[in-house]
Amino acid sequence: MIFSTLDDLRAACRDLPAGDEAAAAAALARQAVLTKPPGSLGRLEDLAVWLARWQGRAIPRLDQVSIAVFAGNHGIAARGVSAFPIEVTAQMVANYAAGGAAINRLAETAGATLTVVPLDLDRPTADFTKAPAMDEGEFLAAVSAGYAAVAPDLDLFAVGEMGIGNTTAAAALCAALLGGGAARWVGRGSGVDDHGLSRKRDAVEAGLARHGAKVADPLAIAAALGGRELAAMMGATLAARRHRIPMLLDGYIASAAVLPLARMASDALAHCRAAHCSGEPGHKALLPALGLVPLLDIGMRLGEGTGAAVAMLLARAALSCHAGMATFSEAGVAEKTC
Ligand SMILES: Cc1cc2ncn([C@H]3O[C@H](COP(=O)(O)O)[C@@H](O)[C@H]3O)c2cc1C
Ligand SMILES: O=C(O)c1cccnc1
Repeated sequence: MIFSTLDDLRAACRDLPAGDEAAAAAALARQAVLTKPPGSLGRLEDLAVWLARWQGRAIPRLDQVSIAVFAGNHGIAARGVSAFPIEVTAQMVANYAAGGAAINRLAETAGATLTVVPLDLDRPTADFTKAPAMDEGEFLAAVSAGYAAVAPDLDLFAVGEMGIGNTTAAAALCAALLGGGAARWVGRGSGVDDHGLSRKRDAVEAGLARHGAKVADPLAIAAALGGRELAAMMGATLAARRHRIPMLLDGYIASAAVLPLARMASDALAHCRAAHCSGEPGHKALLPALGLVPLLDIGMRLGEGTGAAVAMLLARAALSCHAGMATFSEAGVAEKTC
């Protein structure tokens, strides 16, 4: 879908399709008769039922699993908010093509296809302390690119990102939409020192001072403080919801990217599970605001969709039990008596 106007995008956020409650109920009923004490597989049981609900299959499948990584460059990076130079974004895109990045290895391990979408890397967004990061046309083009990257028939999907400076954009979005000031949302990202950290806080405060008045309009805030890869992740998440594809959210940046979407429609993330809680401290505060409980908390703080790829292994474990275990009657095992 191509969004030509903000109103087109707003319209796509309305009347979102619900999950398939009959498939979810059938999956839940199956979980109750598999040869284990009820609930003993913990969140693996929830994962199986969630896959069933959004795939519309009592016994879901994980044949078409996909990760889309969006890459964008940020004008704010010129303010010394990252430990790495802006050239690293394009260099990492080349690394993805060569197969040498963490996400290449983890996507392969998870049995997921990897698509990388670079978004105008030679045209960084504007420095948000001086102007909106993107004008309306740039923002809508990025959201549309994200939407278009999602095939409608996937069994499981995740987004990831690459963009030097994007933890600053993520922190600014969170601070604008959730409050609490820069200190609550700014962390070290890819590893800035104390001076970098204070430049990062200053940048976020300056962005809030310049654009904070737009806070009533989540899309205006996303355009003013976000980035192309964040806008694309939002578009892809909306597409997954409209196609009823279950989706795993990656780390801090992916989660911040969908915050404006959650503001547009309170149940917009119903098809999502949070793959993990990032080591970036703002993520711990952001996930409850999105109504999400992370599956993993193992100190990952890379982005690229890597946390989501690891959580896909949990989804595969959940499905293996759900589809392959014997029931009490099949195995001749006596059921619970009290
Ligand atoms: C080599 C390298 C690979 C990465 N892969 C993901 N990120 C992560 O770090 C960046 C955000 O951190 P900051 O806001 O501090 O720039 C993003 O590109 C994110 O995906 C990387 C960063 C680097 C340096
Ligand atoms: O949580 C993330 O996604 C993250 C954290 C730090 C740096 N890059 C990504």
